[in-house]
Amino acid sequence: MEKVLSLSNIIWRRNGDTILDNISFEVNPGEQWAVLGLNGAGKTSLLDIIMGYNYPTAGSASVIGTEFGRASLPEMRKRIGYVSSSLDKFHETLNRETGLNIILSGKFSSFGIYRDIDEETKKHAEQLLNDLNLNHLADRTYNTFSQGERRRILIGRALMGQPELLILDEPCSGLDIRAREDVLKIVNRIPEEERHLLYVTHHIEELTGAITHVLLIKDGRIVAAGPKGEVLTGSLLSDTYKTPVKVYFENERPWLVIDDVEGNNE
Ligand SMILES: Nc1ncnc2c1ncn2[C@@H]1O[C@H](COP(=O)(O)OP(=O)(O)OP(=O)(O)O)[C@@H](O)[C@H]1O
Repeated sequence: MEKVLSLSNIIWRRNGDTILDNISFEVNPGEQWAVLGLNGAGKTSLLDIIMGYNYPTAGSASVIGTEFGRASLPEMRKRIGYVSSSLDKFHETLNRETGLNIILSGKFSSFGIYRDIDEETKKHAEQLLNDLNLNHLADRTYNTFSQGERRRILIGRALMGQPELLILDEPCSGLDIRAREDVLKIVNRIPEEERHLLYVTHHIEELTGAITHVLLIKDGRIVAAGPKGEVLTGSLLSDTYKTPVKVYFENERPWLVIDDVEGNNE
């Protein structure tokens, strides 16, 4: 079966700085990945390579069967869903739209355009609202939604395009603990046979059961990439975060504590 993602020896340089240094990693069908790393480690730069917004200085990339340089990026992007807190800049355009219309707009990969919507498309959007427990937002406008509701409706919108790869870039940033769990419930339901997640976060406790694999990045290089249980170790995370940490699992979710090596808390 074709790889979901395959990056081979990717190098990306800007103004003499090597931002991504020899990145190779693959996502196989059925794997759901999280990406962890400090501020400035290169996570967004990597996502921009995957989306074709940045062109690698060297190396090759193939995303959902599309090899860069050979295919139409707009066509490829239609098969990828992307939700990021940087989409906040679109709030102005979204404010007067209802939840249902925002979900529907996912079909057309643009905000605010509703061409002739057939009955089947509308039913699909309503089903999605129902599956995500967002029915109460169908007829309300975006400006009345809470932060958590906004993130959930934008994830719903991305799912409307039936993406093969859904990239969630810090979807829980700025949310309180309850809103975050609501978003994570949705995230947990996303993986399906033909749908894959790439989940970027600063908080390992967001790596719920849906996530099977983890990529750790430090200073533009891969520290480790592999099954969640093998990668989420104190020593690999201490290296990635340049901070001594320990990991423990509770209800199959990982949590991080600072490893107080000097006993300063005593
Ligand atoms: N276009 C650019 N030109 C020069 N430097 C850049 C460019 N884009 C990113 N960088 C630098 O590359 C490094 C990696 O940035 P990137 O945004 O990928 O990090 P990140 O891991 O996403 O960080 P954060 O967690 O803060 O979002 C940073 O040092 C940043 O300043």
